[in-house]
Amino acid sequence: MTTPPGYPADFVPLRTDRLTLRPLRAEDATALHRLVNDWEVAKTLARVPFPYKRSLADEWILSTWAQIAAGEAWHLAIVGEEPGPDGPAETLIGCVALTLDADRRQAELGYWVGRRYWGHGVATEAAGRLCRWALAQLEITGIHASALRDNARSAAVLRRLGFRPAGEAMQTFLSRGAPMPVNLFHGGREELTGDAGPAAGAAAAPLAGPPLMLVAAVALVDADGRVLLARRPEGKPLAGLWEFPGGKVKPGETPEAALIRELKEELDIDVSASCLAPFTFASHAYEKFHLMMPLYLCRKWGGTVRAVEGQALAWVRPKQFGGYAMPPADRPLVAMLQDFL
Ligand SMILES: Nc1nc2c([nH]c(=O)n2[C@H]2C[C@H](O)[C@@H](COP(=O)(O)OP(=O)(O)OP(=O)(O)O)O2)c(=O)[nH]1
Repeated sequence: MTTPPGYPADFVPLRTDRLTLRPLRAEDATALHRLVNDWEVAKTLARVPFPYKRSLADEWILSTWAQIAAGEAWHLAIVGEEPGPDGPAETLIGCVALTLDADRRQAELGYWVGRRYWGHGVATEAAGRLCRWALAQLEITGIHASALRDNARSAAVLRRLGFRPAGEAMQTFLSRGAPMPVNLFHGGREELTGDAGPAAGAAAAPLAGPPLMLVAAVALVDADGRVLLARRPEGKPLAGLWEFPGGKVKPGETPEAALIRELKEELDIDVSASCLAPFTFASHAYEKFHLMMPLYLCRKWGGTVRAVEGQALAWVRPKQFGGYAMPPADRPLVAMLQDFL
């Protein structure tokens, strides 16, 4: 494909088992027009007039590129593959979008799927992928959405994704030419990414209460007194939050051995047990497990820190921890490090 000026070629498409979510292309306009200029689709969308003129599709596609470039909204084509005369061919199925609120702490989710693709779980698969990506990559804490009061199909999609009802409102629908009653929905990080568990690697469940999970973590401190934080990647619980490097202690491992292994695997550095000074610990009740996390201090290691798994890393002065959203278990640790360092 040739990329015309303004096309957000840097955006790496998001993939699911069946779908690809990528910026819209100019050549999508014909299919987009055909799918949206359908009363059954248009009547559920607040910002789409009906009938939907062909020229609007071109204009709208161009406007989505500028919004992605500005980091304000991600309107993505949902594409799949269908058998064609020359083998499988890419087909536009619908669109999914996230638009940041003015304060950039929340985003609004929207989506539509062409009528002939209804009933296959496309909206759930595409919107779930985009929500999880956004919670891991953007500094947002939650996502909201709305569905027409009589659009049970859309409400079911939102519920399946973990959204919870958040009231009712009237919203203007261009296609209807009038304000319509909508149900509002909201999802936070935990609801939408299942971040409170499951506790893979957790110890066997005791008779009562959630299982205990032992995780070893370290504050690596450099010569300037800065501490290394790593951003939890998409797909992991608590994605997008900044944490101390470390990981679960495997059966038969000591916390020190687990840390030495994790630091090699994740950061490609060599640490010896004698350089891991026990500092404090976190004991925190997550919904599905209880976290027990010794935190060590380490000022000496071999090699140069490198993000082996592509995770974002930051060397942060303790005073500046406030600028990095961290898991709830880490809050008391942060205060202690600030006092100590
Ligand atoms: N490493 C680390 N984990 C933390 C911190 N705070 C906090 O709540 N946790 C929680 C998040 C996870 O539920 C758990 C660590 O599990 P993990 O999934 O990252 O462990 P791992 O690296 O062994 O991962 P995996 O191989 O199982 O994917 O501890 C922290 O500061 N550092």
